[in-house]
Amino acid sequence: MTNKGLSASDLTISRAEHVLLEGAELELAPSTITYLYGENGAGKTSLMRCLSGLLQADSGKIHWNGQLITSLDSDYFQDLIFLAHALSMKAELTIFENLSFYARLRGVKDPKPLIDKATTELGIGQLQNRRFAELSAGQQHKVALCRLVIEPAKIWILDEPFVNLDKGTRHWLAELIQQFARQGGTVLFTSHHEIEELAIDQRIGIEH
Ligand SMILES: Nc1ncnc2c1ncn2[C@@H]1O[C@H](COP(=O)(O)OP(=O)(O)OP(=O)(O)O)[C@@H](O)[C@H]1O
Repeated sequence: MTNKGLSASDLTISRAEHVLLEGAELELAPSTITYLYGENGAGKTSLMRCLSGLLQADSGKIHWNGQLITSLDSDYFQDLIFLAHALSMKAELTIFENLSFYARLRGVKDPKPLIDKATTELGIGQLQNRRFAELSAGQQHKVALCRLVIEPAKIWILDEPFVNLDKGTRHWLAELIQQFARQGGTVLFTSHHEIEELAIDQRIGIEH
């Protein structure tokens, strides 16, 4: 069956009685990269959390591949990687243990070759046995990015994935995103500035 992508209709989201989005319509097709922009506090993260099924919208419907995400339960989470600001890693576990955990959740039986590949490409291969808490902020961010290489998925929702990356890593991530989209993946990402390395198919702005 052809993947129909992610869509939202008549979506209204408010936080603390402040309406962030009202009756929004959204179409994120497979093989496309969508750039979500807006000022601080506009509601980008809130929208991403709703689209990831982590935050309840006030009203509206969100469909993944033609089905309501609320009816898909864990099937949707098997297709989705949501990379949030909070990197969702266990501070006391090593890089290898954290990434193995995520890989195994997705049914990757032998994650070591993929973990080796991703960490080597990002220059943190020699730190695999270092506890996450002992890494610099940039190294921690790179560990989270490794998930994109290690876990099979069909949709990536990425909250400021390019923030504070050095030039080499920015190129690496832009190429990875383009490759994922070329292979049929759906991508939504936020950033406070345009990423010149990335060919963007759709731009969505949220206003205050
Ligand atoms: N857990 C929460 N409870 C109540 N209000 C919240 C919560 N999280 C965010 N908000 C409010 O919702 C609004 C939108 O926040 P959100 O994080 O979605 O914006 P954003 O566009 O991602 O901002 P930034 O660019 O600064 O990350 C803000 O006014 C914020 O104060």
